[in-house]
Amino acid sequence: MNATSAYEKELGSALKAVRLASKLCQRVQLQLKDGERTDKADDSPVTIADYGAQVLVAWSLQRSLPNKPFSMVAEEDSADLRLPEGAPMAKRITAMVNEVLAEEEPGNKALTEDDVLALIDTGGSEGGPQGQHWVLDPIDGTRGFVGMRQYAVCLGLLDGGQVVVGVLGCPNLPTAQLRDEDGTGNSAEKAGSDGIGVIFAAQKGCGAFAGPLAGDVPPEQCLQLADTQDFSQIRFMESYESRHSDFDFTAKLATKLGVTRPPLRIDSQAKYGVLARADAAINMRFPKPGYREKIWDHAAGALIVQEAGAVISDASGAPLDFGRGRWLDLDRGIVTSTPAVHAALLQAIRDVS
Ligand SMILES: Nc1ncnc2c1ncn2[C@@H]1O[C@H](COP(=O)(O)O)[C@@H](OP(=O)(O)O)[C@H]1O
Ligand SMILES: [Mg+2]
Ligand SMILES: [Mg+2]
Ligand SMILES: [Mg+2]
Repeated sequence: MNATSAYEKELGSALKAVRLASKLCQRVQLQLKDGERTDKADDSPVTIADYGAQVLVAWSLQRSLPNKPFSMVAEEDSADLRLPEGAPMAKRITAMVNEVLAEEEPGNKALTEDDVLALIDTGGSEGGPQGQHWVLDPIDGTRGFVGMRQYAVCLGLLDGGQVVVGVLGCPNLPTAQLRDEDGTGNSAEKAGSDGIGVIFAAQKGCGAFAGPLAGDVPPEQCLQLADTQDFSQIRFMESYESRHSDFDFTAKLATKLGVTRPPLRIDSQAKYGVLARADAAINMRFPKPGYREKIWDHAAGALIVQEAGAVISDASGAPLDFGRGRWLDLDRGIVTSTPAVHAALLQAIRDVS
């Protein structure tokens, strides 16, 4: 094995796990009923698909890498499902997971509810700067998922505090470039049809790739950034959700830079994939002061954009450190762009602040 393919096996396992979990998400999104989502203590939504996807990723990774110690930093835990009022949801998750496994992985024993809860809780690792840890956001953009917009199944691998593998499954993302008028990327009802559903992947030092989410072919389209430095042509991205980022501030930055095209607002780390394939050149995120970013919201996407050649940093220009545990400690926000415009972006932040 040479240095450039050091994580080949892990990448293959991650692709398989993300594809399996994406199947469950697609199925649930088209039939989401009341009672299949709930609000967590921080007021954010979680659905049976968030939990189900976490179960399937943990199950799949453990099965394909049986001889490796398994550590995973993941968003969800089973605490609410173990409460009496969580029982119906736990039952639905178990049924849904088994339905997908029976179809996609026939010949395996059905999982019990205890198996399912235990698999969810394999995501409780603290991560950190030593050793290998998977980093999972089973559904990033749950609000987009519930709203029939974009979402992504996001899986990264940390080794020694660095992201070395990143995979994003984007079931609702068109394979063709997004146009200005595709702001919401609203194609949930077309998921799985021709031209909808993208998987992005990167291995540190080996470039970034994209391909169809359906099937099992490794993504082969090598990604390259938009190469324009002309701000009148450049498009920037931000969250679909104004509660997740300060749109007034990003509008001021855009004006300062001379960006005139409307922002592309889409949910989830699909934004990183879209930047890596040159649909847009800038991604900006400025949460409310006091909000702490989590590593699973950025790890996989950060590697994919960087392997495509982009620069990602906090608002002061410092790189993101994924080896500090479950959270990222950073200055104000996260800005990602082509190298040519990153310095101008940081200058604009200083000027407008
Ligand atoms: N007040 C807030 N400010 C910034 N980010 C927030 C937030 N509340 C939730 N988020 C994060 O924003 C993520 C979605 O990103 P985006 O805005 O790009 O779609 C959520 O991921 P989940 O959907 O996995 O919970 C959540 O972690
Ligand atoms: Mg969430
Ligand atoms: Mg998330
Ligand atoms: Mg999530």
